[in-house]
Amino acid sequence: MRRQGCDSEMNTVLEPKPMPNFVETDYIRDITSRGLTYMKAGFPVHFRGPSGTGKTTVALHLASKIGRPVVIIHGDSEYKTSDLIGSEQGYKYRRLDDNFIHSVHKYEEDMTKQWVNNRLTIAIKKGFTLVYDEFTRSRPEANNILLPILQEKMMSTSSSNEEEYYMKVHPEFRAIFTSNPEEYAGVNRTQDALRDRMVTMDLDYFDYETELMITHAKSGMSLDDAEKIVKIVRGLRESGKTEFDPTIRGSIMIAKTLNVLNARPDKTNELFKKVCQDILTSETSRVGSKTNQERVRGIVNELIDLHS
Ligand SMILES: Nc1ncnc2c1ncn2[C@@H]1O[C@H](COP(=O)(O)OP(=O)(O)OP(=O)(O)O)[C@@H](O)[C@H]1O
Repeated sequence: MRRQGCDSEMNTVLEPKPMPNFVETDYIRDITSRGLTYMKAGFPVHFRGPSGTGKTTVALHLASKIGRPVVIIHGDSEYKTSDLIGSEQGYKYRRLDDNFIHSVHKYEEDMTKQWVNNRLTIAIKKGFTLVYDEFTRSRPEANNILLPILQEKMMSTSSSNEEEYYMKVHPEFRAIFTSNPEEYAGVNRTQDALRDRMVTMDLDYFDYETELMITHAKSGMSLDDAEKIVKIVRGLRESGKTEFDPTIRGSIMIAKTLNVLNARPDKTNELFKKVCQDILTSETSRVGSKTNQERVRGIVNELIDLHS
């Protein structure tokens, strides 16, 4: 997607362009076409799944299919509602200093209040597609503003100007959400009321073909070599013995690193083994426990022997 224009630094609007290197397999086509159907029926779509299952990429792809400009918001625990919809701003002060009499400072007050739109309001007003990535990272109080938008197709802005107080949602406004349930623990669960108003599609790790095609497309590595790496990463995931599952990012990182080294995935290549161990232990053990790392190294070595 290309950047189309900015209402301000915060308000980037993207042109609905297909992404370069986007891989479309049956798996991806199935998710996209179901998602598009729900959107056409007027329902917001919510992609939910662990890290690295393609939520953001699929959400952006779906947004590009809708064909309207796209506005992206990334959930943030610091957000207040005003960060989403905007706020009233004004009361500009100008200080006039008298160069000759140092004690003279005069303030000129400009009393005009203005409603300054933020990303959500822009999408609602202009009928753009909103992609709200990791929306559960924002606090429920901030996200409450979405309820009347999705339900009554109305938004209250809290502007003191009567005409701006209620805003009608543009008929072409669409919303796509993503969230990672692993992050819900102790943080903000999806609010039931919000979840009731969207169709949630659970994404799991990619199927074999998709994982292979993405690794190949993102690294430029041959299909045969990419296949060896994907088998190692999937084998580690399926072992169920890691603290965190390795994701497609691990496959892409290994493939790209081998390209830089001009090396191939081959069990006789010690450097290849080290690269796999480094990348896969770092991806799967976040607290850095020695036992975990040793275990992962052992499984990776066995998988390298088996697949390369
Ligand atoms: N269809 C696709 N075509 C090409 N690359 C893809 C595709 N889907 C995902 N990817 C790549 O896979 C990786 C993970 O995808 P993505 O970031 O969308 O996952 P995610 O579930 O949103 O992860 P996280 O929760 O960690 O943000 C990225 O490098 C992304 O570019």
